[in-house]
Amino acid sequence: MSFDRSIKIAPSILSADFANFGQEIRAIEAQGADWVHVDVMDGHFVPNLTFGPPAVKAFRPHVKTVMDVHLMISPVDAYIDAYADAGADVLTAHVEAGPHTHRTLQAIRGAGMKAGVALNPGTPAEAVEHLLDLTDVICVMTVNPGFGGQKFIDMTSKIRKLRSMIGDRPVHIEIDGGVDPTTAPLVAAAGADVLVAGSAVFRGGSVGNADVYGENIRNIRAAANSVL
Ligand SMILES: O=C(CO)[C@H](O)[C@H](O)COP(=O)(O)O
Repeated sequence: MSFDRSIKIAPSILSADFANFGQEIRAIEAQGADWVHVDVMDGHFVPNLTFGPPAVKAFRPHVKTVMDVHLMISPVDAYIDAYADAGADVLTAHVEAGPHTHRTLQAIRGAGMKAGVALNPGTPAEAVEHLLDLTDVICVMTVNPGFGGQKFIDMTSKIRKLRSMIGDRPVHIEIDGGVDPTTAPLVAAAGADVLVAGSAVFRGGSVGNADVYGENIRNIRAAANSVL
């Protein structure tokens, strides 16, 4: 996984057909997805439950790009090896998930994955300032985590602050929640390069009508690139 700052679209399979993950993943990649975003929720850190390591392992053979696993769980550390074994390329933990994020990020890299740290909307940029040299991806939540289809919360000043704190380090800024062709330009102009989108990619399409996914992905990417 090489580093570049071009806009990358990461469809969240939280909005896919849960009876057809393999086909859905192959369809979004064929339609231009750059990364595949997998939302892991535990019913404790967030009020919703989704997948665990066996499901993520089952997704792996279908993902040819980057499998980007976002842990909305607490605690995290006991599960890091299981997600490495499941084949995650990027493993992201929330800075709010426990007192030892520094140790968590070291363990994620130690297990051979890229390390991500996510911030809830209420968490300031400064919460990750001491973690920048251990981090490959900073995920800025633009909704309160737990559900797809929520309204975008403007975090552009936090994104700008993070981009300036990052300087020339090879760290991606990922945006998660409410990304669509209207909000994508705001976050891209502020310095984000990875755009997670669930509803705005899967809306109106299906595995039998996957051209719609392609059109949705192209529209988000073009909107983001229009301000760069
Ligand atoms: O992490 C998430 C929710 O916690 C989802 O990835 C996110 O909400 C994307 O969904 P949408 O694009 O529909 O907002």
